[in-house]
Parts: sequence; C-alpha cells; structure tokens
Amino acid sequence: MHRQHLPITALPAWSKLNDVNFLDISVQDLGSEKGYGLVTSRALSSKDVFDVPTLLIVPHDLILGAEAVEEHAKVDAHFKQLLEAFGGKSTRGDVMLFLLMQITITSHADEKTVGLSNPWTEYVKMLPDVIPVPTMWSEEERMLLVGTSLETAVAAKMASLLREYEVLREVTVDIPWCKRCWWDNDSFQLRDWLLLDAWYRSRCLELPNAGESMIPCVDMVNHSSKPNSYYEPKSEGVALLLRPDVKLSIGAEITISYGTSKSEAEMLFSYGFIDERSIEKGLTLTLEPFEDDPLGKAKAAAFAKPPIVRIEDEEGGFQWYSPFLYLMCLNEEDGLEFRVLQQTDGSRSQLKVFWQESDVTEATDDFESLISDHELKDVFKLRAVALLQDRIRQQLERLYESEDMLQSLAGTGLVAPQSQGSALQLRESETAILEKTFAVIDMQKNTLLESETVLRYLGSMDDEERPEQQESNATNDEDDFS
Ligand SMILES: C[S@@+](CC[C@H](N)C(=O)[O-])C[C@H]1O[C@@H](n2cnc3c(N)ncnc32)[C@H](O)[C@@H]1O
Repeated sequence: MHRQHLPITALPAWSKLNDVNFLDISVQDLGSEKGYGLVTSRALSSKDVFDVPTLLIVPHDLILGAEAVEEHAKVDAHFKQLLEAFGGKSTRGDVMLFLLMQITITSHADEKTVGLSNPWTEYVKMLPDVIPVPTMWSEEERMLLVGTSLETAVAAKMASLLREYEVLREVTVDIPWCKRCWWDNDSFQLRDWLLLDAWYRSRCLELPNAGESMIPCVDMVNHSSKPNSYYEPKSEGVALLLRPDVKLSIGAEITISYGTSKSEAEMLFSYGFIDERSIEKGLTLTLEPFEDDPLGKAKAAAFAKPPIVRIEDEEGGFQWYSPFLYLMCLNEEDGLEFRVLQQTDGSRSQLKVFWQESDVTEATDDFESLISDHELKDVFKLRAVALLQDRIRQQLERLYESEDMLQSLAGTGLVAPQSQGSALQLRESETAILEKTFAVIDMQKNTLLESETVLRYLGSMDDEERPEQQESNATNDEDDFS
C-alpha cells in the first residue's frame, strides 16, 4: 500500500498535540541496526532519591489494546464492518485490522471517504517500513535458517499469515470500500499484512489488567539485557521510569527489557535481533509421531499442547522437557489405549485416553509421572531418550549439511548483512546447544542401559527374537549360496 510517511522529527509535535509528555528524553534515529530509540537530553540519576525520575507519560486513551479497538468500532463504521467480517478472534488480529484501517486511511488521504482519523492515523506514518523479523526476510535470507529451530517455526508462521491474508481477501472482496481501496487495484499486498504482523509482534507490550497492548512512544524504546528503565501503568497514563540506582549522562540511550526468559530464536522471531548478552540459552524442537505408529494420529489429537521438546540451560548443564515424548514412545502392549466414546445425546464422540485401564484423558501431558511407578519405567525412559537423541542427530545433520548452501548465499548480495549476521549467530549457538545436549543424553542413555529392568527386558526381547533371527540367517545363507 502506498501509505504516507512522516519523519521521526514529527514525533514531538504529534506528542504535544496528543498530551504525551516527554521529560528530559527525546526520540532519535540512532543510525544503526536498532533504528529509532530514546535518549536522554540531560544527565539523569535515580541514585539516593526518593522518587525515581519519570521519563515519559502516555495517556491511557492512546493505548491500543482490545478495549480501544472495541471503542473505536463504535465510532468508525468502516472499521466496524471490517471487524465484523474478520475480527473477534484475538487481540492481535483486531489490533492488526485497526492498523490496517490506519494505513488505508493514509493511503487514500485525498478521498477522505474511508475510516475515521485518530491519533494513530498520524502515528503509523512514523513507523518503519522494514522490521528485521524473519517473516519479512527474502526467501534467500530465510534459507539461512535451515537446520535451526526457526526453520519450521518461520515456515509455519508464513503459511498462517498467507492463509489469514487470503481469507481476509475472501471475506472483504465484496465490501464496496475494501474492493475499491484494496482489491480492484491490488494495492493491499501480502507484504502489507506481513508488516502489520511484524509491527504488532515487535512493538506490543503486556500491560497488567489490559493485556497485550501497543503504546505509542513507549514502543520507541529499545531492548537491553541490562535495562535502565521500566514501564508501569499510573493514574495519568502509562509511565516510563528510570530504574533505581541508575546514573545516565546526556545522550545515553534509554532501554527496557523485552523479557528475560526468551531464547535467542524467540528474540529473533519476535524482534529481529539477538541480544549477544542473552542469558537464556535454549531452543525448542518440534516432534512428530512415527508414521508407522498405529496410535500416532490419536496421540497427536489427544495431546492438547504442541508436540515439542524444550531444551534449557540449567545450572548443572542442558536439560530437556517434553511431555509429548513420553506419550510418543508408549504403545498398546504397554497399556496405552484410546477409546472413542459416544456422547449421551449420540451426536458427538469424544476421544478418551487410558493408561493401565485408568482414564488419563486430562493428563496426557503428565506421562512422565504416570509411568513413574510402572515396573518398566526405565525401559520407557530409555525409549524416550533414544528417540530424542535421534531427533537431535537429525537436526544437527540438517545444520551441518546446509553449511555449503550458506557459503554459496553469502556475498551474493541476495542476503542483507543484518539477516546473515543474525542467522549465523543463531546457527552457531544452536549447534553448540544441540551438541552439548546430545552428549548429556548419551550419558542418560548409558545409565539407563545399565538398569537391571532394561537389561532384563532386552534379554527377554533377545530370547523372543532368536528363533526369527536364526530363520532369517538361514534365508540369507540360502540367498548367498544361490
Ligand atoms: C519496540 S521497537 C523499538 C523501536 C525501534 N528501534 C524503531 O525503530 O521503531 C523494537 C524493534 O527495535 C529494534 N531493537 C530494539 N532493541 C534492539 C537491540 N538491542 N538491538 C538491535 N535492535 C533492537 C528491533 O528491530 C525491534 O524489532
């Protein structure tokens, strides 16, 4: 969409007009990968003071969240129509529609027949066109993520954004103003939807009592793992405050924390950069039931959460958490059973999960505890550990194998240095995490292989297999002989 733009130097006038109060700080183009940021316009200190300095106050009525969207629909008939056609699914979706309405207004400013202008209509003119999140990367840049935990996550997100865009088109193509402003001249492109998603993902904050919200001006603050400020709702609006015991010289950058528990992949996915000093080392891999598992589909359906394994760096080394892995490695002969129960009204059926004859439908994510008093628990654990080791081996192979492709893309001009830098950092970090976790799992596997239960179980399997093996050996002999 050909939306209008305003330079960031227009922000002070916009703030004055909308009662946003900047106190001893101002917005600046930092001229680096960070984009805009807030900096002090005089030295500030919160050392030995009773009241920490307030840096910014944004009135409540400017905050864009679920409630604001609902209120705006009461006064903007076009937006109401849009919300009725495609809204009501999530705060994210509704806020994105609100932002879409604003860029539509600014793209058709000469007509003045679409939407109702409000402070956000002008504010979005100052927001950047490019956000370095992978959903806005080129295809070649996304190839740099092959083998990382973001490979499937970004592909899934792209597919879901494309689906949203296509459905949005389908449900609005017959609304006259949407048809005229977006679809007749193809001015609303997938790229616009990707940008709105990236704005939301990289700029929304969590506010107590209000939930996910976008706060103009506060969304100009960059991240640091050692932040000097924080935000907090106050009676007069959302305030940005200096942290206690902080001393800043003139021109120092104001920073907040975007979260202390986000992994490098999560930071890159949501914000388009990796904080080098990130303390949270870890990653998430997806799991899929075996194709030949007759219970595979039922397991996936009964497990209410995403089937993943989470690897985290803890004090004693890397640890893994995966409730699905335990469910994944159990079979009917172990005592796992699925039953489809007919509802009393006969209309619907419900999938029920049983373990050792007990209904555990509500506890499918707790199989680690459910197996803990089973005599074969070490055997089940060994299966889980072996499965995980395979999954990690597979991921590492994909990382190693894609190195050549990476080399061929580097320096071709098809990948931006920032995307390349972030992708390389992620690859390096995840390779190290996976290699270390592989070693940890190897030790866990060896310990389990020494367990008496496991030895007895494997011994009994050998006995059962021996006649078959003898038969197959005989067949092989015959084959060789012939
Ligand atoms: C909430 S906005 C902050 C304002 C933003 N810099 C701008 O130009 O509008 C978040 C975005 O700022 C950038 N950013 C924030 N902190 C950063 C950091 N420590 N290093 C690199 N980029 C950062 C990232 O592009 C991120 O998606």
